[in-house]
Amino acid sequence: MTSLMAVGTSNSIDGLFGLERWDLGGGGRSLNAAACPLSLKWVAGRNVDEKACLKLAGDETAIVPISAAELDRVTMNVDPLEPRKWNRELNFLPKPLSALDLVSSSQGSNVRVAYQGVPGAFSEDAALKAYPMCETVPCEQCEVAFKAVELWVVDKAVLPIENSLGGSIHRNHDLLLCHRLHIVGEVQLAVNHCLMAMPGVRKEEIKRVLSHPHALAQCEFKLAKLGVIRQNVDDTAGAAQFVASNNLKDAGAIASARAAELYGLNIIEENMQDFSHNITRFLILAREPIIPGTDRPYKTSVVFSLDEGPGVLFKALAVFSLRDISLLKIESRPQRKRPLRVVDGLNHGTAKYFDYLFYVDFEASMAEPRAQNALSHLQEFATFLRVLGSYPRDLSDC
Ligand SMILES: O=C(O)C(=O)C[C@]1(C(=O)O)C=C[C@@H](O)C=C1
Repeated sequence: MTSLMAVGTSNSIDGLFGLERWDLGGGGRSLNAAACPLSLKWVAGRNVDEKACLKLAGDETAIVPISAAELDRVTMNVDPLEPRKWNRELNFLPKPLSALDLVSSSQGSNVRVAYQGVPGAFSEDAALKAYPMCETVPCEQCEVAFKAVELWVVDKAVLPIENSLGGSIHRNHDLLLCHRLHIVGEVQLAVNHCLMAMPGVRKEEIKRVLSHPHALAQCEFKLAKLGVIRQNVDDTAGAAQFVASNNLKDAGAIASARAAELYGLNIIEENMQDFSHNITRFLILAREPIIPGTDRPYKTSVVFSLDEGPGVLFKALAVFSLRDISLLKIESRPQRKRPLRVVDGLNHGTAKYFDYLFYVDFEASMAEPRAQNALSHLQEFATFLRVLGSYPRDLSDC
């Protein structure tokens, strides 16, 4: 009989916290996740650290690297109800936390953060601003980043929500509602768009410019002046990567200076955006909400819909002003699944109105009674209300 133990990258046990059982399949018994030193990295079978290994105990003892395929074949022969016995028998004892662990953990040293794009994207910069020591995980689409958090492949996702030049990013507002993640923080990032091209290529030779549609829109004036064709791609760094990997001599990319360096492009012009002070605000999303405090300025984001009637939106917003709560942002989005509301008018027959969802950010923490009272009051008019998150405001310099 063979027993198995995982050793090595055991630093994200917190990532498994809350999961009762982790069944490794293969007909084996499930293992109590809270007691199991497997890292999420390991369990997901992605980017497996070379140090991670399986120790085969019993008749034979060998150290072998873990592969994703092996995860499927693993048979656990451990009594899930007796983690202490398991630790003792298999010679694994958890290492006590040191003060150093706490410092590095506050910088996100064992946090995996998903973002949309490839390395060098502004969203990756935002993730690194929030968690300077985190491991960033590129995702093809924003939707994938949401799912990666839901499926425990990563701990958090960072997604753009609005830009000072382009306004709200509607797609990500909609995604917030399609998924059940919580906003646990925000990051404001100064976005400096650079025009870049292959080494040796001159500005006059550039006939087309590739970038994320938001980035192209933020550089509208200068690109119009250049008279180039604009080509949309999934992200700014992806544009730089595409120009470099295809050795394009007639194309440029709009991306960050970091992307130019990563993909070996020359920066032709910096500050391509229409106004030099260009800020994008990103949300940090997680599976669990944070416990809001009152120790620093907090913001709460909610989304609601309202019944029809005279002045309902006015009444809904008054619940905040009545309690001296400042509104920071309001955004309305049509109800995508049920766009029109049919209302019986007394004198004019039936009318069909657009029906909206209202996304509101207000300046208070859910730990404050005035915020709780405002939302109970709002519930009197709302047909639907969801708190998306209550989190510290980003007041840092951009
Ligand atoms: O393409 C990128 O680099 C991104 O991170 C996306 C994105 C966005 O969607 O708004 C982020 C910041 C800038 O506003 C431009 C693009």
